[in-house]
Amino acid sequence: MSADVAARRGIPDASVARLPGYLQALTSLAERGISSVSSEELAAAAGVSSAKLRKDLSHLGSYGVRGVGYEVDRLAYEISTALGLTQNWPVAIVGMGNLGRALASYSGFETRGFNVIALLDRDESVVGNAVGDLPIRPMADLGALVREDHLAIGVIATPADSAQDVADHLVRAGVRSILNFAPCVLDVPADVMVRKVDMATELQILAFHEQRRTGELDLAASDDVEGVAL
Ligand SMILES: NC(=O)c1ccc[n+]([C@@H]2O[C@H](COP(=O)([O-])OP(=O)(O)OC[C@H]3O[C@@H](n4cnc5c(N)ncnc54)[C@H](O)[C@@H]3O)[C@@H](O)[C@H]2O)c1
Repeated sequence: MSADVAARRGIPDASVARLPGYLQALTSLAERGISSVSSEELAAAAGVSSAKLRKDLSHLGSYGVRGVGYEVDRLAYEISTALGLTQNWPVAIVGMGNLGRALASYSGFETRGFNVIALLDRDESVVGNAVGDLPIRPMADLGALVREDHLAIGVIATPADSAQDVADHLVRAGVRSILNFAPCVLDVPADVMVRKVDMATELQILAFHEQRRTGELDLAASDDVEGVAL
């Protein structure tokens, strides 16, 4: 799906990973009625350097106009096309516990290219309940969702010890793109793409930098103290 489209166009993975950020920045500029933007402004809005932004966009064949910059709508369309977002992708969330329900309740996916078309769980006591307008369906419905509703992306929001089983189930049903929230590594065929979201990992990276910063501050403070003593 999206990464495939980008890969076929020869866009490096690191650039693909930054495209959603550019698209988000462009969308908010468009909402504010801004029709053109310089590479410096767009780069600042997306939190990257303008050199990196220009390089990333050159992979799409977008170079902007000297002195004018980029047309906001046009660039948003080009990025959406590269990401495969000119159509909405049907998504199913598997695991309707705390996380699954929170994801299912979020209404913002649709404007960003994704329709959550189904919610699934193996627990018979929750199957039949609804989150918003969508009923929770049994896992046995996965095959029909792929065949009839063109389900493209499966989101795994089950405990880690069930995630491989769910991934196998998704793959057997014909799903080729999986977003995994469970803290585990999934074994899937080579043609299946898995992306992992792990808030704890992100927090650990922040903790590392926070610790380093605190260490530097402590060091600076002790230098000051030494300075005073001398
Ligand atoms: N990635 C993140 O940042 C992040 C943040 C919070 C939680 N998590 C992870 O999300 C997952 C879900 O957490 P939670 O608190 O919502 O759990 P939960 O226990 O509240 O819900 C899990 C749900 O998955 C269902 N389930 C279990 N095995 C299944 C299977 N084989 N097929 C279908 N459904 C199945 C259960 O019936 C239950 O409804 C956990 O792996 C947790 O570690 C990740």
